Amino acid sequence: GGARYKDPRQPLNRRIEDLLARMTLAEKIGQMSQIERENATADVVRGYFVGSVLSGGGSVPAPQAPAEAWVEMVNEMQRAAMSTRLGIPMLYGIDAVHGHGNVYKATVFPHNVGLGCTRDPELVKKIGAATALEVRATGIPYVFAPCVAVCRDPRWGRCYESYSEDPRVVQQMTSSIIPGLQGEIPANGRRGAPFVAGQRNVAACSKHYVGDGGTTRGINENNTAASFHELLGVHMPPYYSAVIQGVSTVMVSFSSWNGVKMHANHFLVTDFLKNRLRFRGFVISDWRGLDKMTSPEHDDYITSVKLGILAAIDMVMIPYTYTEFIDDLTALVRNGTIPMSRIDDAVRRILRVKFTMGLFEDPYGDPSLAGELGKPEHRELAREAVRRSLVLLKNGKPGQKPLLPLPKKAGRILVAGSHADNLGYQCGGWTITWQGLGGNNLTAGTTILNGIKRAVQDHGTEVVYSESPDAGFVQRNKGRFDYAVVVVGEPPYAESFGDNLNLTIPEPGPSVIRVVCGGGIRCAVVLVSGRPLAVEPYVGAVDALVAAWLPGTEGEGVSDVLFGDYGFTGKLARTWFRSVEQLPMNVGDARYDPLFPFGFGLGLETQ
Ligand SMILES: OC[C@@H]1[C@@H](O)[C@H](O)[C@@H](O)c2nc(-c3ccccc3)cn21
Repeated sequence: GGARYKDPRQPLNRRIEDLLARMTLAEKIGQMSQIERENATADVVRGYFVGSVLSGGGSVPAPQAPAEAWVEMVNEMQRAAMSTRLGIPMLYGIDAVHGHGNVYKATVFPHNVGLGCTRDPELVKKIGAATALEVRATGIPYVFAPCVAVCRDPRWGRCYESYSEDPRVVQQMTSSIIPGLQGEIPANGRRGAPFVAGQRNVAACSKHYVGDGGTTRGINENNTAASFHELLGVHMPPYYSAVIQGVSTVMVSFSSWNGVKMHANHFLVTDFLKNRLRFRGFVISDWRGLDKMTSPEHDDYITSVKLGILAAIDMVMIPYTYTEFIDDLTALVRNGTIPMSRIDDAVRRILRVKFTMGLFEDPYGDPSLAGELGKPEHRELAREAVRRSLVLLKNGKPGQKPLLPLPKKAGRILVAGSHADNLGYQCGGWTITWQGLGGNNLTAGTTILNGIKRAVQDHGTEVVYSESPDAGFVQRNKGRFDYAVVVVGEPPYAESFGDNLNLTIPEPGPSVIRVVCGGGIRCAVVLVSGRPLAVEPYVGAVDALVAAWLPGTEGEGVSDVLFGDYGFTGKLARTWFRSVEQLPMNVGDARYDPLFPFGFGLGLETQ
């Protein structure tokens, strides 16, 4: 029969060693190369023995491509990989960070900032499982998720990708989402080794190692100044959890620790993660992480390749200059700068993941899973997650009865604000495109406004929607509205585009709050944002204030709770500052004077 490595009954290490022994240097370096799908033709995948392909944010086979088109694209690349001499399957990866956000009509779950407020690990595990099914529906077996950053400063553009400022909350969610995505390690199974249960699960990637959420003033990709003790106490704990849960891969951070780029950090990647924590999966770079080691970028690429590979990155998200990467790494091995033992360690780790997840046995996407994409059960789960993520910050002015839960039976109500009827805004970044979009045509979902309309539709209540009502309108009509719901917040953003030093509510939000809430109509303000914003100036004027974070496609989860079908159970997983001058300010700090403290969240009197 065929070669030993092709026999799934052989012990894992026998398969790895048998295959490794057969591989040429070109085939080994090919396995370490991840390229972007735009340049992944069959000839390139085959000719360079490419081991992995990715979709960058928003990189899709076609606009609004259905699941079938994704499966066909992935399978075409896979056929090329399987046609190589040794037939090593390629691994396709994508950022499914709040559901399969790149894919049209996928279920978009709340971003991590909201999930942290649920404090519900079982819910998060189910979200992982549902996400895995929707990713597999497109023929993809690997996701660059979860982000396990411990965001310590909301000025960071990626703070919404972090479950919490508290490492224990991040650990709790990490320990749930990973078995959700990858499947649970059996009771008698080996913990701490890469694990993927089967073809309805995906390989996961805990990112970005390490300290990505601790940079100075939250400046993305910048420096995290911290003692080793602080790094271990604040930013490292989620990686203990991730390794124990059998995470298959770890992505290195663009950021630096005390001035040393993480992509060149041998002590943290090799000595600590691989040797101390005994991580046995593979370490992957971030996008052009080697190029970005220098300033200017790509300044001395071969040296960056040397430093990155020796630090012990195993797979490089190149993603375009693959010939240069392959040539440079080949030269570095040939001239003895990089020992073959380092290459073999990288390839062993990559093969361990591919064998463990059954990629050799099942290299192709399963078209029968297409129905999993955006299916009702997943949307119901997402709707429940939205409900559980909402945090009630204020309900009723002093001496007045609470405004929430809103009565469904009311003569006429006003819904206002930029985020009331905007599916793209409520999804945030990493949705359909890298940066996210505005409007209601980007994918399938329900806006907060439509959720409100559905909630009151059988109660004879008239809903008047005005995105930005002017003072005159309010004055002329103030006696005619029983109450108003004002939905405002941040537009979508991703990565450095979200870095923000003032954290004010972007206009026209404040104006709409002033005009409506200051105009004599009782108002509930719903804030759609990736993080706490400066709200102190408005709190007094509003009757109720709800943090909705970035809820995703299932906007009915917001109206479910506004109208009391469900109670408010969310608890802040991030300190809500009074002013940005206080930042960074986290639970446990000596100086702690928040507007709303970590763990805060009101319930409904009627709960
Ligand atoms: O999408 C792949 C990875 C993702 O997993 C990482 O979390 C994230 O840091 C990231 N930034 C880019 C990226 C950044 C700038 C331009 C183009 C792409 C690509 N990626």
